[in-house]
Amino acid sequence: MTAPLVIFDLDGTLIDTAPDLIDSLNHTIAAADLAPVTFDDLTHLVGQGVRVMIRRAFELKKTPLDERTADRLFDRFIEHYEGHMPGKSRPYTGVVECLDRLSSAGMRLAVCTNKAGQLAFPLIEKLGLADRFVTMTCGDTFSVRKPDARHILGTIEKAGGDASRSVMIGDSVNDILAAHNARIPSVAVTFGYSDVAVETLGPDHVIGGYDELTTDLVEKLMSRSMPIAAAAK
Ligand SMILES: O=C(O)COP(=O)(O)O
Ligand SMILES: [Mg+2]
Repeated sequence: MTAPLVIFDLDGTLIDTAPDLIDSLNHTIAAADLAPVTFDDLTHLVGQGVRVMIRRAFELKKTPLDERTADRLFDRFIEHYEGHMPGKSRPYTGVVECLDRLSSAGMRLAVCTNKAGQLAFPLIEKLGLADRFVTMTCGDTFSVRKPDARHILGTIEKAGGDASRSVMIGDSVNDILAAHNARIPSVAVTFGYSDVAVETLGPDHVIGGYDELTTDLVEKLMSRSMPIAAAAK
């Protein structure tokens, strides 16, 4: 049987990147005289990559944004974020132990993030996590991204996994919806950047900490997913 594949979202799930996203975003929008955003604002802005985050910040501040300025500000964000990585970003409590536990049980691990590859790869590298994942796909790996099912299905294919033996762990609507669209079970974490209570997103399970992400839970969720995945074929 194919080894189980546990697919993690990055921002707000594996790594607490919010302080650096906020710093770089505020540095970026200050160039257009916009007032700084807060953590609560970020939960509405993050999830679809840097370009969308900047656009949403302008919408939040009720300020128009033309394409040329958007391009310039995108470059400004990337330069600032790349220049400070890993900054204050750290894996959430229990992440490393959890990855150890799942790997030791023969499970394979992957990352499926909407963050641009240019930022996501060096970030997990600098945090010493890169070797733990068989693959990482980013917001610009395919022509589509979460919540499109093809982002998850493409990740599973690259990892040599099987949709009926895969589980998605995430913090936002994009993750839970993408898992639903790909017909794989999902686990929502409560400590990430969702702007609504994750229970309302319809995940198969909710965890408040990584000690709750056990091999038993993964196995249980996968066994439940099989009839759905089989029916989809
Ligand atoms: O950076 C983003 O906007 C989203 O990243 P995530 O998919 O890892 O949460
Ligand atoms: Mg996330």
